[in-house]
Amino acid sequence: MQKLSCSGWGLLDDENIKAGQFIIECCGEVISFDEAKKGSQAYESHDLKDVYIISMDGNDFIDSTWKGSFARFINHSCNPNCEISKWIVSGETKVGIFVKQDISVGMELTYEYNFEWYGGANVRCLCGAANCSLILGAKSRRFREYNHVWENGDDRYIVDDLPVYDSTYDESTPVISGTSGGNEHTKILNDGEGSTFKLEPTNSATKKKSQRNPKLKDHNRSLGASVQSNAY
Ligand SMILES: C[S@@+](CC[C@H](N)C(=O)[O-])C[C@H]1O[C@@H](n2cnc3c(N)ncnc32)[C@H](O)[C@@H]1O
Repeated sequence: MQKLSCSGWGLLDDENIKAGQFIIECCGEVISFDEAKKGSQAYESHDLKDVYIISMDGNDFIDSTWKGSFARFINHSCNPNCEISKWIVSGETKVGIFVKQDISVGMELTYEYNFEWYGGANVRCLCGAANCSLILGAKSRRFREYNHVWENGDDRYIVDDLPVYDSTYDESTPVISGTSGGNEHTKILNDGEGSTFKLEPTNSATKKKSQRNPKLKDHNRSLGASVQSNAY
């Protein structure tokens, strides 16, 4: 995992990977459309502008904002080297990231966020691809219906005004900062197996735990997505 200049944290490949290979499962809290909508609005109203809610089929969503796998650090590209896909394991539908083309060590892993939920805000895409659609999730099914464009006061990720990261939080790798101008910090609590983690706000101008959407905080869902079919 590495902090990148413009899109926050990203996931880099640490071995040569062949096209078609499975990389990682997308995990998080499985929530409904209503919960995703409320959760996204709550995150946004608390200035948490990096959103980690994936829309599976418009009805089921995986929210990896606070709990999930390292898949939640994979950034979007309009010309990605990975793809997101669903598959059935023992009757349960899972969501994973697969490599589209051979990748060598050190390359950033990316996939298209066309199925992501962005909670009401349009986020400027900084992938730099020639075919860039300029806004994350622009092709997603619910994009036009539920998203709005940030206008006045939206200084997020403007090239001249990149998010400021507090170096205090760089001293150990298990600490990441959010991208809301450096005032949202979260700490990775690894599960000991290195595959999943839990995020918790740390101090500074961080939002308190009690400020999170209580509905999302309190409901007790397990890791791993259970969704159906293969069509997003
Ligand atoms: C699933 S997270 C990816 C990890 C994130 N970069 C981080 O620092 O935690 C998705 C968020 O990353 C940012 N992001 C990912 N890809 C991006 C891109 N191509 N351009 C701008 N922001 C991007 C957006 O804020 C998005 O809501």
